[in-house]
Amino acid sequence: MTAQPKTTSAVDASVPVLDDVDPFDEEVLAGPHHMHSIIRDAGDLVYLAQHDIYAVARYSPVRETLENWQDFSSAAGAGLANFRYEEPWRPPSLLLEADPPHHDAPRSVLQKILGPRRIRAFEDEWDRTANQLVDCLLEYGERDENSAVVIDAVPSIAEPFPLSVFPEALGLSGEGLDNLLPYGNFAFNAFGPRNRLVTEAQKTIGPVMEWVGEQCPRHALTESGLGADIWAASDDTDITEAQAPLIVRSLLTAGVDTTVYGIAAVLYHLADNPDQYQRLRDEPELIRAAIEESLRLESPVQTFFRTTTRDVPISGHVIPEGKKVLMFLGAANRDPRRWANPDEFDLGRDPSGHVAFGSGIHQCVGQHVARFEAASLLQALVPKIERIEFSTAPERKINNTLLGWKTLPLRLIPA
Ligand code: HEM
Ligand SMILES: O=C(O)c1ccc(-c2ccccn2)cc1
Repeated sequence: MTAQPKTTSAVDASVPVLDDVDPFDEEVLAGPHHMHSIIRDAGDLVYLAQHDIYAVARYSPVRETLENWQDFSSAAGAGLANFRYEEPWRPPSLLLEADPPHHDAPRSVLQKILGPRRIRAFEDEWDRTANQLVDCLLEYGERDENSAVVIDAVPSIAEPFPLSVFPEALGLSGEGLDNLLPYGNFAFNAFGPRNRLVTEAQKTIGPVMEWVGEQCPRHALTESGLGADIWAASDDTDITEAQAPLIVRSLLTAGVDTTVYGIAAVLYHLADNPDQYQRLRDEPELIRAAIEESLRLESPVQTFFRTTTRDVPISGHVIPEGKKVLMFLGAANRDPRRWANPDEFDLGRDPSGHVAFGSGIHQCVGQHVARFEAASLLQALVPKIERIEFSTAPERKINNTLLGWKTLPLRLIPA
């Protein structure tokens, strides 16, 4: 591993320098919105001196960076660590941390396997599971003096639902599934600097990483799951046998924690906007819009990086070659230059164009899984629950990349 060379090219003097903004400060991670407006107001492109990185937070430069894979590469890692100088903590993802042409085959294989048609085959089963979960809460959940069901929606809904549908769809045996959340949590922390969030988790992640590695071989997967489809693609030589387990690993990494955060985000915004929840009760066809609007407003995946492959001209500035560029998806999704009343949860708006799933060749290949899971849950919950309220204040979960809830104490008033 060669030491990272000192920056040879000086920062382009025209780029606004922000010395005191640290996106990975734990207080900022818990509430990033004020920092977002500082960076957006500073310009299309800024330089964050604390980490020697460039950053984009306005909607159009974020989209531009996401969609320009030639100048903004993923192959040096989607995190702060530059794989050209630093050993990745695990073999790089064949999708997330690859550029074309290496990215092409794994991407087209997963795109087919996770396409809406294939995922729609799980719909009835996911609807049944969602209804069972809601009925169980209504039947056995603790009631308050007004006979509302009082729950913490994170351990009661947002975590158990994805964990009960996705590993089975993937074809996991069922043993040790509780490794999936700490694994995802670590992987998303690892995109940030080596701060406390990473060093703390590193102490216990060994056995979890081992368990994940044991789920990827063909013999560990059921014959009818998505994992088997990935292995079948290696029979058809679309991908090699060596690539198949790494592509299964991608789904274990990105396929659970993200949806837990996504579902918690939807429930949070519905509790925070009782009038909008009532509208959803009257117009259930707005369920998919509610999911998209929650993704726009929350952006469970807040940030990740690219690395410049040359001196890149952008918005009248130049980013030197070999520099890390941080993309603030959450800030772009609340940019007043793109969205009217950006901080409002509004079922009446058209949320399409949000970048919660990214954009371009790396746009989330699991977005249909995420959407179907959330839709199954809401379609089960909305008809049976008259109102959702906060019972006490929710508590943020802290992660270098993900924004979400550690607790979501809710009162569910049955219909
Ligand atoms: C609410 C849930 C989710 C959110 C917000 C989300 C967000 C994202 C984003 C922003 C990217 C782009 C990363 C980049 O451009 O570097 C991405 C890529 C990816 N996501 Fe998701 N994701 C979610 C759920 C899922 C699920 C359920 C799966 C798997 C079943 C998944 C698998 C992937 C994979 C494999 C990639 C890499 C795609 C590529 O590089 O071509 N994600 N996701
Ligand atoms: O292929 C993998 O292992 C993998 C794929 C995607 C992600 C990811 C990163 C940032 C934002 C959303 N998803 C992480 C890992």
